[in-house]
Amino acid sequence: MIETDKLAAPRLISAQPADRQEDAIERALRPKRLADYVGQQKIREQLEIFIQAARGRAEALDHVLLFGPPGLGKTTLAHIVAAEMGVNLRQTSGPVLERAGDLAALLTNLEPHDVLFIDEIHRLSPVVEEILYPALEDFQIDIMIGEGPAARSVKLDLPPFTLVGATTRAGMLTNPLRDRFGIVARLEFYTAEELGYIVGRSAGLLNVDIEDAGAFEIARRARGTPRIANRLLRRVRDYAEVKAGGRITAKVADAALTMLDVDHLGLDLMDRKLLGAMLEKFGGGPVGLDNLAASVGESTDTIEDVLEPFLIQQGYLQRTPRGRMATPAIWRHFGLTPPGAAASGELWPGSS
Ligand SMILES: Nc1ncnc2c1ncn2[C@@H]1O[C@H](COP(=O)(O)OP(=O)(O)OP(=O)(O)O)[C@@H](O)[C@H]1O
Ligand SMILES: [Mg+2]
Repeated sequence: MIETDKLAAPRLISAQPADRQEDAIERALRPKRLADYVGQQKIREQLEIFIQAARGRAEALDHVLLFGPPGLGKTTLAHIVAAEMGVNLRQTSGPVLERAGDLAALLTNLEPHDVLFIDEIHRLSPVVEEILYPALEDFQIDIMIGEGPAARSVKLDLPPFTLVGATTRAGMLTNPLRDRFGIVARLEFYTAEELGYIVGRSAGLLNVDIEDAGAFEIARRARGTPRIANRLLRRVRDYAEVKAGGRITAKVADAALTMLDVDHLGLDLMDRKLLGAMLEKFGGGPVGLDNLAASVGESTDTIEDVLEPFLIQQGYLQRTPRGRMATPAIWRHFGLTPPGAAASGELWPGSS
């Protein structure tokens, strides 16, 4: 009943960037200023105030931690922070910084008030993290000069700077690191309205002929994620050009997305495979993460970081102490009757 045999192609609605070409397109579509950044209203309001205050005092902005699922706009926001502060942004990532010296070199080359952006900050090695603590707190680092018995440690002063850290996994940050961020912002999935606006804006930049209803159809099937919305827009544009004279209406968008196997809830083959396994092999759960991962041939990381957050936020899947469980909504989406629903009328066994 649930098709899972077409999974060889790269996942259309993966929240990760697909390749370098997509990377380039993303950069072109990336809003440059806070005023162009759609959604995330709370974060935007807070940053606006903190940035204005820091600028008023001619100080570096406090360190900022951005966390949330892939494709929601963390990198975009880091660049915007630098632009609004009127400073340079240096970019690196946790896994790239292997040795203490790598980070020291970056830090000592910063100009006052610059933004250092560390992506995947939960993957910093412990030695690098050690260097970072005094740098964040006192704008100082200890470096070793010389080797062997002649080696000595020297304290270096750094210019005041702002660290912007991004992670999909706030839970994997060590406490001492997390405590050093003055501003902590959790990015939320976007509403269909917000994504509709983003699709419309991107269509304008890409010169795509689209009706509001067409933009909305793409938006509501984009898993609450701007990266996916922009990707679906480009695929639907292809379809419209070949099959519909280039204009994206709601009908054209629906036909294109159906052809691309993105269903009305925005679930793709991978989601359906995961949920299908839960329902068919595990009777809706509870099932442990490891079991579930093995049964669909995915890593537990992919399930936790990429697939689950949206499914949980939408109320299709629950994390319980005994494991993952499918909700009645998703049984019905697959045209099945949730166990016990008819008999007891209980919303969900064990949900209380
Ligand atoms: N608030 C927004 N308004 C408009 N477009 C956005 C917004 N947020 C993100 N985008 C678009 O989505 C794309 C992906 O965003 P971004 O690269 O910042 O995500 P990310 O959170 O850094 O993802 P990852 O976790 O994979 O690094 C961007 O190219 C941008 O075009
Ligand atoms: Mg990013």
